[in-house]
Amino acid sequence: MGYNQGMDNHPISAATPVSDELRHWAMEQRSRNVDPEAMLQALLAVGWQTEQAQAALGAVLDTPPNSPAGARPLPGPDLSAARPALPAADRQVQVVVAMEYPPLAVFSQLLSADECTALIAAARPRLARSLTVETHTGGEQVNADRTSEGMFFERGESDLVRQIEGRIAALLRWPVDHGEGLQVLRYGPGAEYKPHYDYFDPREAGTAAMLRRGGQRLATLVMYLNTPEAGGATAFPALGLTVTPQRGNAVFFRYDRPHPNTRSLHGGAPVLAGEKWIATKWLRERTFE
Ligand SMILES: O=C(O)CCC(=O)C(=O)O
Ligand SMILES: [Fe+2]
Repeated sequence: MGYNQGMDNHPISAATPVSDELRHWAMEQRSRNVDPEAMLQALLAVGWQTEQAQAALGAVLDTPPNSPAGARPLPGPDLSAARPALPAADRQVQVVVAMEYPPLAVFSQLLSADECTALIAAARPRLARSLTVETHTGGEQVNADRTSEGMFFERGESDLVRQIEGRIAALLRWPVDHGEGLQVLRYGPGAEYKPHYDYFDPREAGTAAMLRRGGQRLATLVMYLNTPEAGGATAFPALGLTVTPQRGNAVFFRYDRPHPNTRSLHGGAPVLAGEKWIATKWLRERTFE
């Protein structure tokens, strides 16, 4: 029962008793992107008092009632009907596994072998040692936790990039202009990306500068451009989940708030043999210019 485990990190106030039934219902609604306001109306319709309903939903969703964050329905792939494949502009993408909370899905055949090869070829001459955001200033720095090499494509910079971005936008129901440019990373033998969160930490001074361009990061899509011989899985320590890199596959996960309670901690485990190539698309709250 994933949602029960997940709730371990969401202390429910003693003043707001919440039944397992309500908790399950609200988490399921949230995983379907149902707006909290619509959840509130549904509870009122079956006889709840406004104050109790707001408090119970606030406790379960762990956002204060009526807060802007709690009121914002988030986009994401439509996993509600347990379909084996989802339409994604120019192709169907297979859903291999889906998780309710955090919203997470593994897709197969998102990219063709030719597209993976072409992305690697276009990225290779532009690789540089990966930087991470310098959280104190909003600048960038070389980081020992991230021993990959990487580059960013401009959004829409080539036919290939534009086609892939259109496919991702349709699959994830996330506007193209809310996405950062694709980032390609290459990990050689031994290289890794230690567990981290992709959102900008609100406690860090540099975050305000990052948020001015496109708002928060709300979700990540990691696409595998090759199949490493050994190692290199994407690991989610808080979920006990590892996703094995397979060429053309991808893992999507969403974090509704910039908070560890989203259990979106993840990292790229060390490559043990061969190399690992990925393309990452980060999805923003607003238009990313
Ligand atoms: O290498 C991986 O599997 C994870 C990459 C990652 O965390 C990122 O690009 O933000
Ligand atoms: Fe990441």
